[in-house]
Amino acid sequence: MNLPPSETPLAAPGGLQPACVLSFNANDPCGAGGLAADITTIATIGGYPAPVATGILVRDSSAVLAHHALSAELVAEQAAAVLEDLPVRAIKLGFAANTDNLAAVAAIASDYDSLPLIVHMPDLPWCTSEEIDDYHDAMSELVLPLASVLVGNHSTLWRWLLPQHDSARSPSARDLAAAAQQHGTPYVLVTGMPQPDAVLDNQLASAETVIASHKVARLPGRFIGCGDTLSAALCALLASGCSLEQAVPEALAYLDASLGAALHLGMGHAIPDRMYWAEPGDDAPDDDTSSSASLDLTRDDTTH
Ligand SMILES: Cc1ncc(CO)c(N)n1
Repeated sequence: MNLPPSETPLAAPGGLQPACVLSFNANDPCGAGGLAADITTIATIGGYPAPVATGILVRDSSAVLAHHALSAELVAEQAAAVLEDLPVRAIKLGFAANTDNLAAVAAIASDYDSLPLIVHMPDLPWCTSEEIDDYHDAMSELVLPLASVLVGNHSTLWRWLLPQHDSARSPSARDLAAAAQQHGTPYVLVTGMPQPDAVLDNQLASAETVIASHKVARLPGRFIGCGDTLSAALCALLASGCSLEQAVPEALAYLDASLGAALHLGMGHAIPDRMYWAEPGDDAPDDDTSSSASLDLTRDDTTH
């Protein structure tokens, strides 16, 4: 589908109702990532969160201690109930526990293929390497053919999409986008591109080109919940009518602001403060490498 560019990026469509965003994710009881990240991010940006639970994490601010999947039927039933009722404008996939749940998400996304599907590839430190291999395969085969944009950090995407890549030369964002494109995903937002010193480079790329490069100063400390926050922000902004080129710098600015105000609540890593968010546009980074054309987020199953 093609999202129209908006003059007022964060305005609700028609100015009347918040844009509904359905997110598939696990619950994280420490509130750093998972559904809590999605709900707070989407709501703070002005959207309406429709959280669909895929599983339960047992975690604190230091580590994930256990995870439990909900049944694929339960995942599908929750999503169907929401989609048949609320005017959902975009779908986010955070984490879906296992192949059966990813298949359920893919079936729903395929039924609603007019909606943009924003897919986050999380690090999965709580999974065994066998579980990670299965997750990678299911993401490639079932989810990427339907996704509009894939979001993930450079090393995670490299390990998944280009495991055979020359380890002496790290892949470019275009290399990663080309690998995603082979499975059907047109755009990739790669965070933490290798950079000297304290700079982080986040690149929006297609197989053909780097559409935008957004460099930010790396904030000191270790954070959890960054990927969920960024991908939920991106999804909410797209749901509100932003073009992808508008939404990416806004979502990155939102993450940056949340990390700048990060909370040290537990004994482990810092947690983004997603309620802390200045008026839109105030601190959006320069996006002088962005192209002005509107990108087509069509998810077209016919390419497969
Ligand atoms: C600005 C920024 N974004 C993300 C991270 C997470 O690594 C960081 N340290 N700083």
